[in-house]
Amino acid sequence: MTNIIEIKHVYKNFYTDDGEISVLKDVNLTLQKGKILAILGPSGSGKSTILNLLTNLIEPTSGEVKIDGKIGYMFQKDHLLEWRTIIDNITLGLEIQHAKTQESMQKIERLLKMYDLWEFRSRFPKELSGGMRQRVALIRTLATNPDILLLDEPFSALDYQTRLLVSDDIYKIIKNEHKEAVLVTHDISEAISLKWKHF
Ligand SMILES: Nc1ncnc2c1ncn2[C@@H]1O[C@H](COP(=O)(O)OP(=O)(O)OP(=O)(O)O)[C@@H](O)[C@H]1O
Repeated sequence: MTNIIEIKHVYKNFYTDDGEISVLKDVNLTLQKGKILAILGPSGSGKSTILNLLTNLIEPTSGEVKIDGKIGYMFQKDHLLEWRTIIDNITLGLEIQHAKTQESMQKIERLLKMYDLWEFRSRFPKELSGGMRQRVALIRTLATNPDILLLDEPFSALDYQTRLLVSDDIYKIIKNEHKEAVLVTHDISEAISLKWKHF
């Protein structure tokens, strides 16, 4: 199996006014092609530090971080702009990257139709349910053609019932679109929700 993410013997120390703190100690993990990886840990255990290493925002103190592909993010909050329509929210990233092409618009049309959002394309975020908003946020990320999705507690803002439905939808979309994902969470139910989904 090909590894598209490899973290090998990674240590990360931070230097503060109170001295040096060791946050990651000999962390090893791999993400194989076609898989979703869940990283579970309590607040302060270093999850964001791992995400920051994966996005190259910071360097490890020692060890190796290898990523084979382009990263896209999905956050706890959907960060949709309330004054832009659904389609205009989705194309925002492409506009910023000057990558709004006929091909990218066709892709967005396919995604919106496939995931039951096409009729809502001219609506505003406040008219959509929490689950629909999360699907829009994922399509906005997918529109920029990432290979690997980083999901940072993507469902924790949703109530339990909605979370079950939405997490199901989101994982199905990730699998259908042949993406890999790293899910970071402090919520054990969010992490184990992956275990009982049989893709
Ligand atoms: N730039 C930094 N300088 C100093 N200390 C830092 C820095 N970044 C993180 N830390 C410390 O490293 C530890 C781990 O932080 P991190 O944000 O990675 O944890 P986390 O598991 O993501 O927590 P949370 O779920 O609360 O976001 C914390 O003690 C934090 O204070």
